[in-house]
Order: sequence, then structure tokens, then C-alpha cells
Amino acid sequence: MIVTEELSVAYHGRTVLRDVSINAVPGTILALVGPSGCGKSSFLAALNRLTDMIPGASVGGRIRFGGIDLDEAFSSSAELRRHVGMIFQKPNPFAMSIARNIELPLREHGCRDRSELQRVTENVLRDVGLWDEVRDRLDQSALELSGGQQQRLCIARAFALKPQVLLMDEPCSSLDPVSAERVERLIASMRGRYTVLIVTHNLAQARRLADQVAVFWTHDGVGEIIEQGQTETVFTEPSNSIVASYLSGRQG
Ligand SMILES: Nc1ncnc2c1ncn2[C@@H]1O[C@H](COP(=O)(O)OP(=O)(O)OP(=O)(O)O)[C@@H](O)[C@H]1O
Repeated sequence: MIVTEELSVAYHGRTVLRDVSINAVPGTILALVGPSGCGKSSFLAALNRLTDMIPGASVGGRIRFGGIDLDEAFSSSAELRRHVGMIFQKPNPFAMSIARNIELPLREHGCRDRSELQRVTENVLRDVGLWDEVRDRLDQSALELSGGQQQRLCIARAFALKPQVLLMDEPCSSLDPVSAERVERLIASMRGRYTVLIVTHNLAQARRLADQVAVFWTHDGVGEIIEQGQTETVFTEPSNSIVASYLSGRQG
């Protein structure tokens, strides 16, 4: 679904990520792991062109979506982000009602029909297990929800646009353990329906969730992938000794 070839990212001319080639297989979960500062977030940002909004950021190499160059596949950043959704570490609901959080992006993409808006809102809230918790207070501010509920609302908001790919940057790390487990189960349920790329520092979570894992590392201040493959193979028989050490908790 998403393939990168020798992707690099630089800020103000300083390369922080180089030669990243991955193949995110449709319907699977790919975990991106590695120590702080090795470029995982920069990589995700490049995939839906958030880097265009970061001063001094530049991206090299190729990104293909369904076999087509990203620039040709989507006419605008808005169109790209409809197909490639993003979930951040800190839930970022809009400061408006729960229902409006779902309706706004739908309206922006041309959906005006009242009953259709209500139908999609209910469906996506059910999909993230939030419907029964909020059905009686859809007009209440989303900011009054708990952190875990806010994160599930953000995932529902992303689902509403029917993306093919979801980029998730440490989606559980700001949540309490119970909410984190709930969001993790939700991510697991996306297998087969979405292509998920998830950055996580929780190696046990990566192992539980992911079909494939890519391990990022920094050499001389520049991040790169030093190992990637099927999750169980990477965890049980890594070919790189740094990876073996990192995954066993001895390094990183
Ligand atoms: N907006 C920016 N301007 C300049 N440098 C940046 C910017 N964003 C990130 N960097 C640098 O790029 C490198 C990679 O950062 P990035 O956040 O992508 O790594 P990461 O692996 O996601 O880290 P973490 O796990 O701590 O979130 C770091 O050296 C960081 O300081």
C-alpha cells in the first residue's frame, strides 16, 4: 500500500533520516521501533506530507501509494490526508462537540446530508467502542472526555473519512494503562481493514500488535533502518547484534 524507496528527511540541511525503504503491506500492521531521536516521527510526517508544514524540513527519495508516486496519487494535501490518516501521541480533538468532531471533516469533504452525517457518526463511534459512552451527550464538548475517550474519538474521526492507511505516533503512550489497553485492542481490530504504521516505544506492544517490525537506529546522528521483517523473526532471530541487544532490553 505504502512503499518508500531511499527516503530521507533533513531539517535546515541536516539529514536526520536516510535510505529508509519499507513496504507497508495492505491490511497489515507495521511497527516502527527504535530509541528516541532516530527519526521515526519524521518518517511518519513525511508519509502524509506534514513535513511540508515544518519550517526547514525537506524530504528526498520516493514514496508510492498503491504503486503510484505520492505527488501523482493525490492532487492536494487534504486529499492525501483523507486517504492517509494520522493519530498523534496526545489526543487532539477539536474544541467543539463530540458530534461536530466527526461531522466537520465529513462536511469539509462534501458530505452535507444530515441523516448521512448522523449515520456515519454513530457507525464510527460504535467502531471505536465509544457510542454507548457518549450517545446521550453528543453535543457536549469533546474536551470534557477522558484522555482515553479523546484518543478513541480521534481514531473515530480518522475512520469517518475511510482512510486506507493510518499513521499512529505513539497512540497509547499518554494514556492510563486501562485506556492504553483498550486503544491497543482497537488497533489490533484494524488488521485486515486498514494498513497501519505505528510508532511505539513499547516493545511488548509492538510484538503483540505488529505483523512486521522495522527497527530504526542512529549512526553519527543520522537515523536509518537496521533491521526489518516479520515480527516473530525480528524478535527471536534478529540478524543484527544491536537489534538483539535492543529488543532484549540491554541497549537503547
Ligand atoms: N522540526 C524540527 N526541526 C529540526 N530538527 C528536528 C525537528 N523535528 C525533529 N528534529 C530532529 O530530527 C531527529 C529525529 O527526530 P524524530 O522526532 O523524528 O525522532 P523519533 O525517533 O521520533 O524520536 P522520539 O522517539 O523521541 O519521538 C532528532 O535529532 C530531532 O532533534
